[in-house]
Amino acid sequence: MSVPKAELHLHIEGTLEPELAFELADRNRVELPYADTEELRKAYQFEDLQSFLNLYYELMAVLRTERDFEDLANAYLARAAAQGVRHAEIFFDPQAHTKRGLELGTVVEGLWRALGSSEANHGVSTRLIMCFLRDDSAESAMETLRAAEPYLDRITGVGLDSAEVGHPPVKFREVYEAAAALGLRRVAHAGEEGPPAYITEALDVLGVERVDHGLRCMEDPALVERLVRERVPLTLCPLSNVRLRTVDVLAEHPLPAMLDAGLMCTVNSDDPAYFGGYAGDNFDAVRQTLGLTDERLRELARNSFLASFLEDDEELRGQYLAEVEAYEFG
Ligand code: HPA
Ligand SMILES: [Zn+2]
Repeated sequence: MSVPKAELHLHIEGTLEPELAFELADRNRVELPYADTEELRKAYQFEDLQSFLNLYYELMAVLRTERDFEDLANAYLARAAAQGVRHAEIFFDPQAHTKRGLELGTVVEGLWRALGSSEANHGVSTRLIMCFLRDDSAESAMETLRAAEPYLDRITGVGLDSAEVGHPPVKFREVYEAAAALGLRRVAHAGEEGPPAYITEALDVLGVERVDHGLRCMEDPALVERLVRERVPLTLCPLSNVRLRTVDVLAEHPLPAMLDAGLMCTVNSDDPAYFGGYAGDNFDAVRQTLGLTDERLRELARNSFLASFLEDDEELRGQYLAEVEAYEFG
């Protein structure tokens, strides 16, 4: 669906389509343990978050040069634009690359070659959010933040991703304090596989302004009430939840109940190359399977811009919001 929307939960490494993975493997002479794209696609049967993460990190081996990151980001921006994405706040995982021996500058400069010209080339404004791997140490996260200081003109905020359970937000208290002191915006994955208490901790200890996923808040009515009262945006990813089995089937996704409860929900794609769809595909899926009305879909689109980090360009935000109100659902 091409309703104008902002994508707020998108891991750029999760946009690596099998065709591009093989192209980059050839270009960089990296051996992939799959014969072809068809065999690779067959590996996209996930049991849970960890089984996905194993493949996600494995395929990153093909990303080696600035040009690779530029090509990856341009491929995503073209696909996103075709599905109505007007603004994208893009996650990347610096540690997943630096631990393979890449320089942080290779990743940031490469992504920036695409992002810096994205408004002109794709009609999509962008922000970059650097995520810490929560299953790595807090020390490694702090070193990553320090290494990113030369690039802070290109990085809007910090996030927290990778294996959630057993790695509560509090582990990263000092890193988030340091990020705030540098003027960075703060978000974190919480309540995807982890308990509702991680959502509360992300708000109270890390000071996050948005919660990525936040799905499991529905198990705690007092938390739902708080999220509604404080208008905390949640970046939901419905197709991701089905593929990673945090919900059994899309028809049982709590999105309608969450909207009815008054939560500020947004719909996003997470890792679209792996989970079967980009932002517009996620909108299509919730419309068809959950029967959301056009006004509910408009609310989701509106929320995406309201929850975006466009404070430095309120004029652009206003323009996007006007596009949402003018959109005619077919
Ligand atoms: O859905 C996700 N959850 C946590 N970490 C991730 N890293 C990429 N995608 C994800
Ligand atoms: Zn995610």
